[in-house]
Amino acid sequence: MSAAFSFALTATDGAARSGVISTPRGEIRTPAFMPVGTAATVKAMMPESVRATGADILLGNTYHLMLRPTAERIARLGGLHRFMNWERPILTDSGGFQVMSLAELRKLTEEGVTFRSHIDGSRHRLTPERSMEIQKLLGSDIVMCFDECPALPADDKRVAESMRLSMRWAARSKEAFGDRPGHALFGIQQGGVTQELRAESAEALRAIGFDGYAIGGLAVGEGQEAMFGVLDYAPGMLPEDKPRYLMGVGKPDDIVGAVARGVDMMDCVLPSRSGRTGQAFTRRGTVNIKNARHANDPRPLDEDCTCPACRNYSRAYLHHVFRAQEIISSMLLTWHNLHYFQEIMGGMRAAIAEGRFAAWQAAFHAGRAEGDI
Ligand SMILES: Nc1nc2cc3nc(NCCc4ccc(CCO)cc4)[nH]c3cc2c(=O)[nH]1
Repeated sequence: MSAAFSFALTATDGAARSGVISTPRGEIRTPAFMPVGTAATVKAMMPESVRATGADILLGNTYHLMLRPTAERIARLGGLHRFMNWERPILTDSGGFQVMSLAELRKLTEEGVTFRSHIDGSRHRLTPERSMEIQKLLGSDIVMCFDECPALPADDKRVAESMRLSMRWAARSKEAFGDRPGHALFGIQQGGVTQELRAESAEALRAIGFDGYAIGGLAVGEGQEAMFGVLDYAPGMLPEDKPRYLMGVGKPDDIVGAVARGVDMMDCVLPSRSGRTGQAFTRRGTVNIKNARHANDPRPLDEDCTCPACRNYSRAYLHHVFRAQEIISSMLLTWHNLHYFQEIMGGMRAAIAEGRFAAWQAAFHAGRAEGDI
């Protein structure tokens, strides 16, 4: 365990990188995928099961936890790690994105955002300063700047104004964060899909100085082609010796394409949320377990998978418990999906370290069906 926060790049292969982030609560192997634990739980998973899938870090959300049970209550109970029984690193998102996507009656000003809770309609306010205070109360190891992520479609003027507001909020976040050894503050690049705005944002963040740099404003409906178009240049705009975190991504092929373009960290609700809707990700494509064709199938989801769902259960069983809405259905499909996402990350880390990423990427795409299998 290191007393401080640091990042060591251990190998590169083309634009792809592998490394290790050291924190007082443990190491994070990069490229890393972070399961999402929005309300102090990775839904349908015990923390020890999340660890068993290979996760080194998970994500929490300021927005959800400030509303319920409140950051103050979690702090009184010893902080988020103790509260949810996860003693490894936690990264918390800062709330801005979730306010814009979940809250009602939002009002955005230079100061911050006021909104009504989507849970009980109560009034709340988030500012860079309050977001930093909440993330400190939670005790998160990696704190995200409070930013604004413009909804698409947005014209260049709107994207530019929003990005510049986020850069002013990044400075206020850094000021409010203060000096906290062992804890990291990540800046978030904005600028939509416009290269000049992305460059302006990267320069603004560099001038302020952060422990890591996120690429925000993507995975908001722009589509994979436009996202990869931004990732062809955006990671390279950020400091080479700091972690680069792509927020909210994604499907397996999004993740592989992002790592190929220099991204070190990602998070997405997809593996857990789709697990609960019966969608399983496998090497050969996606399986929609509720489809009748699986009702009599004695085979596992994926013959090559070593997760508990694939070792001990048939598609027929998974089909049955999903149709019967049995709780174990969410448990097994979520576990499988998180295990598979971590298998992808482990495969890429090894391939980059051994200089064979291109071959690994080609093998990943070969034999994957487009639609459901
Ligand atoms: N602070 C901050 N946080 C973000 C979170 C994000 N999350 C996304 N995308 C998630 C998209 C997403 C939503 C739901 C599902 C489940 C299947 O439908 C999958 C992906 N983009 C994001 C951008 C930002 C951002 O700029 N700033």
